[in-house]
Amino acid sequence: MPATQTTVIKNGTIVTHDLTVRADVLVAGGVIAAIGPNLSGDHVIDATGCLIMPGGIDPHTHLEMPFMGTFSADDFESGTRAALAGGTTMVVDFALPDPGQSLMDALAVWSNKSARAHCDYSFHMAVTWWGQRVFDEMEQVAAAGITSFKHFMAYKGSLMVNDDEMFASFRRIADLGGLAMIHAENGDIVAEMAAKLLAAGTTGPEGHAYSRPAQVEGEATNRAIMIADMAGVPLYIVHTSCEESHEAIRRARQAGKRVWGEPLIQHLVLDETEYFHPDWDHAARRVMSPPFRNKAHQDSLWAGLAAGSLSCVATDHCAFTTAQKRFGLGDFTKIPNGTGGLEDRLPVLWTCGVGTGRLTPNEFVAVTSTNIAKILNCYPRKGAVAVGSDADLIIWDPEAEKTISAAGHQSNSDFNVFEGMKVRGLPRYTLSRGVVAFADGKVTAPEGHGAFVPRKGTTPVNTALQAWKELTNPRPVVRSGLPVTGV
Ligand SMILES: NC(=O)NCCC(=O)O
Ligand SMILES: [Zn+2]
Ligand SMILES: [Zn+2]
Repeated sequence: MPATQTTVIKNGTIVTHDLTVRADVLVAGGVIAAIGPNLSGDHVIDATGCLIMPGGIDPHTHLEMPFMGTFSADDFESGTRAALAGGTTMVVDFALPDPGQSLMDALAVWSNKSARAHCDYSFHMAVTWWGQRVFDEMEQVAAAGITSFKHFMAYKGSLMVNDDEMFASFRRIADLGGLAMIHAENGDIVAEMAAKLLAAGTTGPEGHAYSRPAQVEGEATNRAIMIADMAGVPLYIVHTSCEESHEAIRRARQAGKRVWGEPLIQHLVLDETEYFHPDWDHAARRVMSPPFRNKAHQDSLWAGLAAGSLSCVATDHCAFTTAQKRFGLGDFTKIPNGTGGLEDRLPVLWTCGVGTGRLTPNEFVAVTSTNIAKILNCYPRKGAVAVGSDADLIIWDPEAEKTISAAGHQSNSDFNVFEGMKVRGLPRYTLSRGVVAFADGKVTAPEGHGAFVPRKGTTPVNTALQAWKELTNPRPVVRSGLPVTGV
């Protein structure tokens, strides 16, 4: 379709994070040009029976990630194809410097990989080591539009950073007006427990779950919140999987701290019994960190999404093949950590959330798109159905059904952790900047269509937090005179 031509979406109901309204949507030049009744355009998309929602934003993916001696199986080509097929129009991936590597070099590597993307993308920068060079380069990274910095409190010996390094990094992020992010698990305890389990003969995937109980996540979450508070920086906790971590986030938010929690769709619907499956492959395919939890933890996460104490639903898409998972035969610590979900996040959340009454359609939009765009400072360009916003839209058929299977999915992985799940609610069309990117079960946006979305730092939340920290800073007591000694 020539760039000058317009498209109108007719007969649908617009659902945003805060309203539900019947109206047409006119798209011109890749953005939303008008919203209202009886609009006309060069092309018509019929949304009869459908909802028109902002495209999903996945704030947490690992495409072609070098990890645990291999690379995650989906790259930006297959990963973003999966995203569009599931109604996600933007992914945010992690640039991951090797310890000692320049941040800008890592960014160049990720920019190169992302050239194949079918949908829009942005990056977070991982802080995997600390030194003057990292401190200096963080400013350049932020100037390049990457204002969120991730720290791993786990993966001892590879990605993990210590508290003093985190504190130094958090203070730097505060000065840059950015967002600190955390993988919260106590890596020292995990490493000790894993070694003990292996020595005692627990070598299978269940050892992965035993070595990473909820307490180690809760402790690390509390620690990260304290460090962020001392540094005066907003904090985003990735893959919040348990009540202990959720409780810490809830308490921090109640105390006025700027903290957000991100459950994954996997943790919301899959539980720890998967690790006790008699088939080694079945269990190993589900190894990820943190591991799946029990029903009580799942209830806590669902409640947090409804109550607003948890803000976003992500995937942490880090897919591996069965052959890769088998690197850990005989030693669960060598099973590559990670699972996929990019294509399934929205249909599964709609089915298990909206379909059960645990979420409203508006809350669904908030946690899959709008809240994420706001926290990551790309709203309302992304995450909105509003005049001037990018026309990243899903035409969502709430009655459409399918059974999830690796046989038909877009991912390069040979399995799907949601295999056999029947979902109701699927995208009929996905639009990326006005281009029909998914229709009739096929991804139609070409490879390379995706564009980088730069994000500025210094959100209103940063500004408010800085002002409050300045006001409440410790100050010396001004005394009129000192006591005279020796009297
Ligand atoms: N989550 C996981 O197991 N793999 C991806 C890397 C990470 O986010 O920790
Ligand atoms: Zn992680
Ligand atoms: Zn991750």
